[in-house]
Amino acid sequence: MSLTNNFKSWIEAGERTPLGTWLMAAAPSTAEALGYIGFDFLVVDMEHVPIEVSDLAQILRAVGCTPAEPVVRLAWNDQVLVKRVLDAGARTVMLPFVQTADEAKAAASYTRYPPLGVRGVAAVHRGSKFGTIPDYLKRANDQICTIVQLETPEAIERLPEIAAVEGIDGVFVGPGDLSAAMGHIGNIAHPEVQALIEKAAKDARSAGKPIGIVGPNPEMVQKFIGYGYSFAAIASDVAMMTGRANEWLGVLNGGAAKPALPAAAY
Ligand SMILES: O=C(O)C(=O)C[C@H](O)[C@@H](O)CO
Repeated sequence: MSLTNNFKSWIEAGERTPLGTWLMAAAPSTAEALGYIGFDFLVVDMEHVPIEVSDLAQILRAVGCTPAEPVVRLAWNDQVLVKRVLDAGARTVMLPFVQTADEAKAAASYTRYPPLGVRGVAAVHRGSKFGTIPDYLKRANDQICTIVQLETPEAIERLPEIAAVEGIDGVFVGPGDLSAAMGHIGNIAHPEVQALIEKAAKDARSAGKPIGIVGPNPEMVQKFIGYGYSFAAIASDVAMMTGRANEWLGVLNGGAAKPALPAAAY
């Protein structure tokens, strides 16, 4: 059995812009359904969604039936959480709110076995396909994709040294938290926020490190790709579902213009 990590090769190759969406429904079935739609990746959110590692395993099983690659966004940059998520079978992890190069070094260390890191060792778990992947313990370090989120102006300013950390395979801008930290909560379209988002893409390109982001609608995601983002997510399962329901109810109610959901709802 191969131990492959499509996501790491996609974002390193830079041949196209992998597209994904966020999973907020905490439901294996909707994750599986979106996995068949054509997204390259699906972000399983463990920060803002009330799911535990046991729920994650079920969602990973569901997405594993589809062509999409799961990216697991943890609740925190935490050694224990990383260990448990990797043993549950995640191969691409995203650590939120990384502020410094030292925190990035810690993140890289949590995702690697010794001697490169401190990931706790067990041979038989879902990550190793229950011990059936030959030499998993020797190969896992090269296959795990570690992405850190930059979510404040200070983190964006430190992007070059964070991106330079060995073992960090990509960076990811969190526009929601970034805009809040800048005093523009809920308004990622604010010119000051957009300027920093654009700067981050340029700095990551200069650093030679893939950079990702998420946007609430196609127009904003296309703008981000135009800034130079290497991969991008659009909205979320729940936002797309409620947005379409809102639109169709408006049509059925005689075309009465229902107030559009807030642009930042994603
Ligand atoms: O700060 C952000 O924005 C993110 O980290 C992404 C959001 O938490 C998520 O809700 C996107 O759907």
